[in-house]
Amino acid sequence: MTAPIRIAIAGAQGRMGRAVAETIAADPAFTLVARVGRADAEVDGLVRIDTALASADVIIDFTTGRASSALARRCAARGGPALVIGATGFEADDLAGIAEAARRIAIVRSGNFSLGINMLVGLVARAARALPAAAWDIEIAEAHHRRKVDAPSGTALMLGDAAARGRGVSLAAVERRTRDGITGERPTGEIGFSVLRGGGIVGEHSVVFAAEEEILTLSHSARDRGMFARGAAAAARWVADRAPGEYDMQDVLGFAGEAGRPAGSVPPGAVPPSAV
Ligand SMILES: NC(=O)C1=CN([C@@H]2O[C@H](COP(=O)(O)OP(=O)(O)OC[C@H]3O[C@@H](n4cnc5c(N)ncnc54)[C@H](OP(=O)(O)O)[C@@H]3O)[C@@H](O)[C@H]2O)C=CC1
Ligand SMILES: O=C(O)C1=N[C@H](C(=O)O)C[C@H](O)C1
Repeated sequence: MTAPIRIAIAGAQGRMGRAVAETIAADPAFTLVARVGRADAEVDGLVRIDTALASADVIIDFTTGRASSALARRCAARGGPALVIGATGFEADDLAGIAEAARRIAIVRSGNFSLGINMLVGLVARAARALPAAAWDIEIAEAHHRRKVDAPSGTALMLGDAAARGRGVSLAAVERRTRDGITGERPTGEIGFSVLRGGGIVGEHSVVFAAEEEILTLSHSARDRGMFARGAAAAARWVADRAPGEYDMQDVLGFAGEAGRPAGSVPPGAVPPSAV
């Protein structure tokens, strides 16, 4: 029998931190060794980050983009533990910090750990590849609860990236994050984002392919945070003994090839979808 994987949670007092704790506690493959709060203090069953770093095989992080990047650098500086990053809302320098850290430790980062969204990523890339940009406009819409602090959502950006990849362009070159006032006509090839915030919406995402005479909509609706937590736990199991590198949920599930990523980028040992 193999020893349980030792998990620490960063952002433990948040919505996702609590959902992950429940998932980990219910699965004998894991043992929850540390919960870390924002104050980095030993109160309410929380421990300091240094204690968590010393005792865990994997840290699951649901804090903020900025805090995750700092944590990744800290893990890398001591050569571990591995990291699962679920936080969203990254600036370019946060992402650069994570990429640098992934030279020394294994990191799975995904804006969405659900099976459905990770399947949708491949479907979007495929549709974007097949439907010519000259006739088909791509728009991505997302809706979340009133407490969400970043926009567009990490998932919307993943879907935008998949659409851009399907079209063989970079998202940065074609994205339109806001429209207001006299915007002019929609440029061909643009990928637009729209955002709604309200109430307790867990997470709604749609990718609309709009032509003159028909509209194709691919959408996903999240009903409970438990499935994000189960996906993060599956990622933790997958990454625990992985070589250094930056991976995502497409790698964990073995979906990367379908999402149109370069051949050879799929590491072996994918988690079967039935495990998520
Ligand atoms: N990848 C995925 O599948 C999913 C990703 N998310 C993402 O996960 C993140 C967390 O979401 P959610 O749990 O709903 O948010 P919450 O605000 O409920 O939780 C975030 C937690 O992180 C803590 N925190 C904030 N800043 C820091 C910091 N600088 N250092 C340490 N801890 C910090 C917060 O503390 P305090 O309360 O004191 O502010 C809070 O406890 C978001 O970025 C969200 O978009 C959410 C769902 C699924
Ligand atoms: O903040 C949230 O709640 C969520 N955030 C993630 C995102 O930004 O896409 C994933 C999910 O949609 C819920």
